[in-house]
Parts: sequence; structure tokens; C-alpha cells
Amino acid sequence: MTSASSKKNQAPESVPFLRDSAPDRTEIRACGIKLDISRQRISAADFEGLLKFVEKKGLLEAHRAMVQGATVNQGEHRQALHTSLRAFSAEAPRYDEVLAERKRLFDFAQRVRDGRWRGCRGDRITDVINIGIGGSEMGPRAVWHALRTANPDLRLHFLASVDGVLLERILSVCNPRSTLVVVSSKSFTTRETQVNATAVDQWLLDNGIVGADRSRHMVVVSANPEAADIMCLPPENRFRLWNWVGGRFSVWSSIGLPVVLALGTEAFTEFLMGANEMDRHSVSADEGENIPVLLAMMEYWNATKMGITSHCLLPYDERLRVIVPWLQQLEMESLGKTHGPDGHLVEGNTGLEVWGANGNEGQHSFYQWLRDGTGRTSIDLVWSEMPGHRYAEHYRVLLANARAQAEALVMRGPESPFFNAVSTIVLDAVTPRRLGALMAMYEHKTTMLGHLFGLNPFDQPGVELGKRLSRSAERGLDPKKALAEASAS
Ligand SMILES: O=P(O)(O)OC[C@H]1O[C@H](O)[C@H](O)[C@@H](O)[C@@H]1O
Repeated sequence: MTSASSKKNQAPESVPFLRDSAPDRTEIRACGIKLDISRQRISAADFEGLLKFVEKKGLLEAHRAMVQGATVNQGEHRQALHTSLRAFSAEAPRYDEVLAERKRLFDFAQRVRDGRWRGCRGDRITDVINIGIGGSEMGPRAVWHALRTANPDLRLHFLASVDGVLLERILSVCNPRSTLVVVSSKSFTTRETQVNATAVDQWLLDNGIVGADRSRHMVVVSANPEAADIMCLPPENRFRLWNWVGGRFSVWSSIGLPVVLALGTEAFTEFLMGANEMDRHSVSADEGENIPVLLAMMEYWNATKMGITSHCLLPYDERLRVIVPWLQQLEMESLGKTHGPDGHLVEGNTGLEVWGANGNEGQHSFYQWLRDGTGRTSIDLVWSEMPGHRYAEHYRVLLANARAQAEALVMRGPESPFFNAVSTIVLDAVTPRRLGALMAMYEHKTTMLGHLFGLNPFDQPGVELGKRLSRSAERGLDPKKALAEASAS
């Protein structure tokens, strides 16, 4: 065995639990969320040192500057004002534009919901197809999965990938006369969305919905002022989004339209209010009492000091299942980088690989690896103190599993070089308000980590290169040649 590999297999000198030396530092409550970091692997002394480090790094000052409208997306010279999208005070930057657009969005959604807006032959809208991918799909899909009723009046369908199977399945259950299509794309240049929008438009056409009639069945959501024109729709069929909102932070904007349509304006307002509550907590609470700061700080510790490379999100609640892919995009597109905004190479590990699944199902699948495999993993277990159903026995068993696994996942021989660091996140209920707070919490954790790692969390140059190469491949260009051309330009 080489000395390097034998070192890798040694137990780290100390992997204590925070609860061993600082039991009074382990639980924080805010916005209906209880964070328990007692099973994080850090001593009281290191924890205090880490808090000092975070203060010295000006983490909260940087966070407040973002909320107040500083140009924090240095690469693209933009603000990142997703917090303004859920602000309820005129002091928030760009408040007037946000409010005006939200009013348009809500008026439209209300008309669809109460039947004043109908299909071109007078049918009530029963189905909404959201065409969009990445940030233009994952947020609304996660919210819909969390808050939908079992038998909704209005059904949502998410057409994201450019895969004809999905297209066929969705179209086969929709009646074009009672379907509204929402084409969501911040840039309005994403190829998958273009191809899907053209196919669904053709479906409308094949079903006799042409000319002016189309405008009863299709709207666009985009930051691109040409979007309505591109789809040959009147300008009023476009809902705005702005370049100062990152795609993966955009569920609070017009990108949320499908959920506003399906859940109503009241529920969406509650969702925004929950996020706003978390925003206020994040800018005002001291570092040691600040939920997003503590999450970011512990992940920074795990990535840079504990040799942990992956983060696993395990919701013990069916409603939160789709939060996993949403968080995966949020964290991995934001923090999957090795270079700082000025081009310098960041030392050490940066953003973790994010994965996960419904926790209870995971127990019968990959928990074996989490407990006994050769990995070190940071884990969030999430559950709610209120079930979303009336089956008491189901809830009792599910909760018993969640609580037991929080402990089982950190029980391993002290000599093992492999271990987990677990946080539990407990919501008092899964309501629109709490969901808003939970999603805003993860957004802040992510952007704060960007600051700690020295990365710009708001760009995605790697994805954009991939997009360019796919276009070249479509034109028949060898991807290797295209890559050489792209790097030369
Ligand atoms: O909304 P669009 O402009 O169509 O972009 C959709 C998605 O495209 C890429 O994958 C980006 O990396 C994502 O951040 C973005 O959300």
C-alpha cells in the first residue's frame, strides 16, 4: 500500500460530534423550521473558531449587500435580486417593477382560474403544460409536488427534456381546446425548450387552433423582450422576468406562473411571504443563530476540513421529494466551480456533489452504502411535524424511521475513516409559507457558500459551453473540433 492511500484510509484524528462538547449550540429555530446540527462532526473549539472565521470573511455583510442590490454576479455584471421578488416593502430594490409584473401575473391567473379566460372555443382551461428546463422548470415542479391536492381542478404537466416519449405522454392526456401552454425560458434560446414549444404549437395547429386563436392557448415567460414575437404571440402574452434574477433562483417570479394557475394567488403569496420571512431572518440574526449561515458554515467545514465530497438530502415526506433535484441544480450549478470571479484557482474543495431521494425509500436502497460504505457524506434529513394526510399509523411509522435513521447514519466505529455528518431540518408543517422559507433557506446557504469558497454562484459557464457544443453537434460538427473552436474564440 502506498503511503498516500494508507493515509486516506486512516481515521481522521478527531471526528467528534458537536453535541459532545457544545450541546447548547446545536438547535436553532426560525420561520417554523428547527435546525439540529448536534450530529455535525466538529468540536466546540473548532465551531467557535469557524464562527469567527465566517465573521472575519464578512459573510453577513456580503449577504446583506446582495439583498440591497450590489452587483454580486461579477462575471455577468449583474445584481442577484431574487429576494426582491418576495419582498413586501417598497425599500426593496426594484420593488415597483416586481409588483407591477406580479399584478399582471395574478390578474391573468385569476381569470384562468375563475373561467373568464377560456380556450378559443369557450372551454375552461383544465390542463397547463409548462415547457421549460432547468431553472425554468425545477422550482415550479418542486412547489407543485409539495402543495398540490390529490385531485386538482387544474392539472400541471412539465415538459422539460427534449424526449419525444415525454411529449407524447403529455399530449395524449390533454385536450388542446382546454389546454394552456406556458413556454418558460429566461433566455428564450434554450434548444430543448424551442424544440418542445414548436412541437406543442404544431399539436395546437393540427387541432385547428391557429391564428389569433393560438393566443388563448399559449403564453411565454421570459427575460427576452422578443419572446412573444418569436412565438408569434401578442406582447400581452409575455410575462416578464429580469436578467438580475438567476434561473435557479427564479421560482418566485413569473416562472412560478404554472403554480399560481394551479394553486391560486393566495397560496403563492403565502409562499412568497415564507421566503421573505427567511430573508429577514438571514439578514438580521447573528451568525450563531442564523440558519442559512450555520448550514453554509458546516458545509464549508465538511468540504474543506472533513474530506467530505457529497451532500445527501433525505426528505421523509412525499411532498418534499422533488426538492432533491431542485437543490441539486441550485447547489451544483452555483458551486460546481474551481475558479473565482477573477479567474484564480480556488484552493481545496468547493461545492459538494448533491444527491438524495425520499428518505424512507432510500433506506431500502442506498442507506447500506451510507452506513457501511467507503464514503464520507454530509446529510440533511428533513421532515414535518404535521402529516399531510389522515393516516396516523403511516405518519407514526414514517417519523419513527426518520428519527431512528438520523442516529443510525452516524453510528459507526470510531476507528473508521468513513463517516457521516448529519443535520436534521424539521418543519412545523408543509404549508406554502414553510415551503417558501425552506427553499429560501437553501438559496441563502448556497449563495453564502459562494462567498466562503470565493466563487461566483450566479453564473454557469460549464453549462453554457455544453449548450454551444450541442448546437455544433446538431449542425454535424465533431464535438472535439467545436470544443477547439470554442476555446480559441
Ligand atoms: O430559462 P432558460 O434560459 O431556458 O435556461 C434554462 C436552463 O439552462 C441551462 O441549463 C442553465 O444552466 C440553467 O441555469 C437554466 O435554468
